[in-house]
Amino acid sequence: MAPLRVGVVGVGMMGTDHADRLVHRISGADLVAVSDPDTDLAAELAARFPGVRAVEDPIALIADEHVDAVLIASPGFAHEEQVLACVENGKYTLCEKPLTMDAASALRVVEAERKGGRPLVQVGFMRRFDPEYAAMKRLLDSGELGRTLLVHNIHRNKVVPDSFRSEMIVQDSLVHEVDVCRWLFDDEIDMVTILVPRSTSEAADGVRDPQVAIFQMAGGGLATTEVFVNSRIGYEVRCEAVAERGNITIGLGQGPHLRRDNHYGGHIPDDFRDRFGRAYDLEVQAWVDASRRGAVVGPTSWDGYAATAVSAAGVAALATGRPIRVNLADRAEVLGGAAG
Ligand SMILES: NC(=O)C1=CN([C@@H]2O[C@H](COP(=O)(O)OP(=O)(O)OC[C@H]3O[C@@H](n4cnc5c(N)ncnc54)[C@H](O)[C@@H]3O)[C@@H](O)[C@H]2O)C=CC1
Ligand SMILES: O=C1[C@@H](O)[C@H](O)[C@@H](O)[C@H](O)[C@H]1O
Repeated sequence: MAPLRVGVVGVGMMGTDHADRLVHRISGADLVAVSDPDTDLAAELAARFPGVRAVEDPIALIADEHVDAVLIASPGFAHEEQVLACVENGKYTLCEKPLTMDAASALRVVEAERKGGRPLVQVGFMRRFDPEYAAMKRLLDSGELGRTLLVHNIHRNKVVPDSFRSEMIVQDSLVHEVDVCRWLFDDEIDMVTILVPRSTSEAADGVRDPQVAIFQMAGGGLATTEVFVNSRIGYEVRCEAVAERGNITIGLGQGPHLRRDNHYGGHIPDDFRDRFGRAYDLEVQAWVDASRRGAVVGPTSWDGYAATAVSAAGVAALATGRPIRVNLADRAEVLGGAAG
């Protein structure tokens, strides 16, 4: 079977990381084109790999007949136009999270894909591909532990730029736990509450960091998440699922434990590229394999839409300190009975 010819749109931190993995660690795919408004950046990246073209206009890359599939790693505000162009051109798409920045535009993507008549879009919620999360999901789904009652998450970044405002903590960071909780419970989030303690003095002026989110699942489950993006410690993501007859914890980072010079301890990664490197590899490989056989796996456009609807409720919950109900379209009505 011919390799999948992939174009990457947006080659900043994540786009470069994905381009690198496509060239070095993914089988069955050829990176053929990259696009970024920073044309020097795109040209520099293209020059690193033989056979890769830099294309100025991302929409031209998407429409290019020599590109079979597109990995979108541009900022969230650019996703709607680019994913819609992928759907219009019948291109398999892996779109980094969030699918779009608001629920209305995410719903437009879901509807366009449905009108196109076949699923094309995978959303970059890579934690579903992380071996630890996947093992947790398998164990919960096996039913051995009974029903899942509670999920507790911790999500800490070492540092974010001052431009990363309070709402972005919800839309950009907490959105991963939104997806994780929907996936682990196999249920929609019905109500969101976000409470804030006093903020760390390490955060930019006016930024509410850390935040504690509470998700009430439609079927009665409950999830808590601490998101703390200026923790200064390193990158820490942990998750504990509490079921009727046992609980599972992941993310304890129990790699090599070193004892030296009167100290003991292990390594805390700097950021997500380290902690979730394997998850990104498995995510992109699953996308390539599925695209080559004409299928879509992993988080769907519906998952991307639902996460954006929860983020919108989260932003309102953050502003008011009150529980906010998630305003979600009727799934069966939108998908018309199609899987999503
Ligand atoms: N799955 C994950 O764990 C992570 C996902 N992300 C997501 O990846 C995406 C990119 O984030 P980063 O790489 O951190 O951002 P970045 O700012 O490092 O890179 C974004 C790149 O997109 C380019 N760009 C701007 N407008 C564009 C447009 N209209 N079309 C094409 N390219 C455009 C910029 O010039 C820049 O090179 C975002 O959606 C972000 O939420 C980011 C970090 C981790
Ligand atoms: O997606 C990501 C970033 O955009 C976000 O800013 C971080 O908080 C997350 O941990 C990372 O996975």
